[in-house]
Amino acid sequence: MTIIQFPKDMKWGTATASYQIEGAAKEGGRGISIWDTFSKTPGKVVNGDNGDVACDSYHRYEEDVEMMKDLGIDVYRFSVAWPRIFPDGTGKVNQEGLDYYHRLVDKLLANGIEPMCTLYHWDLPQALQDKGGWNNRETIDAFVEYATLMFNEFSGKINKWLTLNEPWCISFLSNYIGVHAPGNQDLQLATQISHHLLVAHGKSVQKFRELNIDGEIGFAPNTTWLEPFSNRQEDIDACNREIGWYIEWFMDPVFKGTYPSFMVDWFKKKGVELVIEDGDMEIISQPVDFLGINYYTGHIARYKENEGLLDWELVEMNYDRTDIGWPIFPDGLYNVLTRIKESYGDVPIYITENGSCYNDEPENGRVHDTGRISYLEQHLTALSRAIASGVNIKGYITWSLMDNFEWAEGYTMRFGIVHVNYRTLERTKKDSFYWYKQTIANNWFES
Ligand SMILES: CCOCCOc1ccc(-c2cn(C[C@@H]3NC[C@@H](O)[C@H]3O)nn2)cc1
Repeated sequence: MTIIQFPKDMKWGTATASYQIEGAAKEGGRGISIWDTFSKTPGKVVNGDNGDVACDSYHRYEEDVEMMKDLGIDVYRFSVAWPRIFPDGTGKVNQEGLDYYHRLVDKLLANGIEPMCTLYHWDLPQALQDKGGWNNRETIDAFVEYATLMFNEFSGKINKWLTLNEPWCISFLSNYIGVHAPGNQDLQLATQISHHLLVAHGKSVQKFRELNIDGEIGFAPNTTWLEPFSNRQEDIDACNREIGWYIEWFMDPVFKGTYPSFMVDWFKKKGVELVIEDGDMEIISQPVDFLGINYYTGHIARYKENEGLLDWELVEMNYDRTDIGWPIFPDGLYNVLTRIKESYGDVPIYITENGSCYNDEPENGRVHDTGRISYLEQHLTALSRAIASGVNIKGYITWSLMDNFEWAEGYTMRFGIVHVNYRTLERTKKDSFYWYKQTIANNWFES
């Protein structure tokens, strides 16, 4: 057996997001979001599930924080529902919305848990979508108005901020692939949206600095890894295009002030003309204090001419998979992190999402999610390798604290270390909860 030990200042946490756990969709003055609209559009979400009730954390947040206290975490990553603060996206502020997040943050602080706030985790006010959403540059200004209000309101209580969660999902998954809200399928639109998102990120970081807010700010791109099937250059290049779509497309502008030319050229071949206004790249490349990295899975792939957007195909190998079908690929986490260090230097990194889908149900009051424990062991081992290789890892935040609304999969896919009975809303700590609790207490685990 091997002891996997972590640095003494390692921070441990759990993550959730507003639309996925809060419920109370028509309470507390909340406005409509694009996910309310999308989830109620027939065929978009499995079983027609939606976030009207979810885990009812809007009402049960105290119980949830008490579970986190028992878990012994240092940091809780949650997101704020923009439509709770600005029901119409801009203009009139909803005090009941602010009051809810004050109650949550005060409960966290009273229990010695640091709040890490994601400003945008996909629940755009529908009122803004009705005016073009992220394709309309006015939404950038609306986001800065919302961020400014939150910075001023919670300065001194919240010291870790993330502007955007997974801009690749917000832009390409939601506006090119189209499986998430608002469900467009237009590469030009999606690519322009990815640019507007980065401008919104940069402008809100600029505002954070101007207001001289105490604390740190970053953003949380999602990543993936494709291992070339062979050492043929065409396979290597194909994998680098997919990885570049997730990593360099979003991180080069922030850390280098330019888009990666190999991706710009590829998108140009696909007919994309990115409209960049004077000053945009300077705004985008505002220095951040830390980087959030979300990683779930990787694949083996090879070049295939005219296949999909980036000319590659999966090579199905007999790897183990989680219940959502994603391969268990821990080396991908190591490869992503070392690639980021090589490209962008010593930027402090929190793993802001890593976790697995296992749909085990309670038996006699216990949930024996052995698969999730194995996934955590493998990925924390990969993380310890990255740390040993000099990657500046500040913390690990697992997705998710509890089972919740998994977007287009609805409630059929469970990512929590706490089981949720969606009929009774009863929470049941899974075996992985107790494993993670012990790992946090020790700051090591035996693999
Ligand atoms: C039909 C073609 O499909 C192409 C890929 O489709 C997807 C779908 C989903 C994801 C996905 C889901 N998650 C987990 C979430 N991260 C944020 C948090 O809210 C979690 O719920 N990460 N990535 C990626 C790709």
